[in-house]
Amino acid sequence: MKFPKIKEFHITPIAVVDPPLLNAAGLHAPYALRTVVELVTEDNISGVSEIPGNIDIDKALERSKPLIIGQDPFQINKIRDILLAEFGTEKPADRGFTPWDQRTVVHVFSSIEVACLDIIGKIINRPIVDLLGGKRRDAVPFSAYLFYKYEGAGGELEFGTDPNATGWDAARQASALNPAEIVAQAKAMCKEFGFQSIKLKGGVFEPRQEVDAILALHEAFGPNVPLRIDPNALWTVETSIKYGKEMEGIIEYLEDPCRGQENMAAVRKALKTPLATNMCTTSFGDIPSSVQLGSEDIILSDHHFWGGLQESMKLTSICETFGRDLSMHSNSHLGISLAAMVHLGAAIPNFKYALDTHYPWQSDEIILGGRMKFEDGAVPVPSGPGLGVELDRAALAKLHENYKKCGLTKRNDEIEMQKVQPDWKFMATRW
Ligand SMILES: O=C([O-])C(=O)C[C@H](O)[C@@H](O)C(=O)[O-]
Ligand SMILES: [Mg+2]
Repeated sequence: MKFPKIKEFHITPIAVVDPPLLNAAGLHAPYALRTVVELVTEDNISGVSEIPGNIDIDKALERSKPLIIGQDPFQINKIRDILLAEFGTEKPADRGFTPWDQRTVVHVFSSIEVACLDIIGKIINRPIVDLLGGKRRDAVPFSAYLFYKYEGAGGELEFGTDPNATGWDAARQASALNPAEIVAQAKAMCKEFGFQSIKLKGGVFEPRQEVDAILALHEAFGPNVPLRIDPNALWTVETSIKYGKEMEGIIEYLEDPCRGQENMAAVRKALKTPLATNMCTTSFGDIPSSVQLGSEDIILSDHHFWGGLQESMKLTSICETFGRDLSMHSNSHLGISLAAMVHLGAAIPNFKYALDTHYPWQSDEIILGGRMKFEDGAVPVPSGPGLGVELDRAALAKLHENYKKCGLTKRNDEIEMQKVQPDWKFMATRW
């Protein structure tokens, strides 16, 4: 029997409007970069994926093109071995100090694997979740993801706003620089999307102000709305323990208060609150020391960083074995990534914590039918074959034009911040 091979491999970098959000590494640029990968088989079945945009990743994708064209999309193990032979395994430390992961090859794996799974799903007429062992839930809950931010809509408007915007569209453009504005942002976001838990991206202001914002959220939403805060490793061990104790009983978990597995383990011993990470245990190579040290309770996986959806399922088994919970990290993204996250979220066992998503911060979309819908804070698992979403080629072309016009080629929040505060410098530990 002859199986159709991959005959085309398309790499399209895009730039997506992103508001001026603040984080430990600085400020988001007016556009967030993504790369859309499309594989097409000899019988014209197309599979897509979306990953963080970065010119180095795009170059690695270009390098993998001749290796992937001619392969059978069902043979994902073989494809992985070919890519490993070409690129080698990256070291855990290659992720770098920024909140986001700076590795390249994991992104290449992830983009090709998700596109292959999309193709396989379309060939056998089943959703991707069925290729991950099947659905454990019909809809996947997400958490509100709050950001300190400057006023502004991002994109061409940058720090300007659209005077005709209403509801969440207006709130997305408003400034959030103190506890009262954070509470207002949370109310608008939860009203629009129905989220039932809330995360605050910290590491922006000194800890006292950020913990006050958590206390204000607790006051405004009451004890039944779980809260989290993520200073992206900018706190010392002492600061993490001091404020961790103050938030005990108020937050459901504390995310990456400090840097490195040893420091996280020291904080974990001192607190009753669970610790979560997408910074200290971020690859399979980090698992042995995570287990030995006891650095976290919850691993915030991200299929873009863990090498794809099947690799993420492998991580769920490791988590089960070693008593870790698993939830999900995110970055600015569109519907192809969201669909992949939902298929994975529907398959994972012991779903205890609503997943992160930046989706409310984006207004662009590249899938037909427009923005994906949330029901009571959850996204129903797409039922169509593969990812269950189709590429909107006109929208893709428009966002590719944005990419060419905006001049950005990789994320650098420090440079963006220095445009506003010239003396500002990224620090691995600040408070
Ligand atoms: O949980 C996290 O660390 C993130 O979501 C990382 C992101 O890069 C976030 O800091 C952002 O979008 O600014
Ligand atoms: Mg985090």
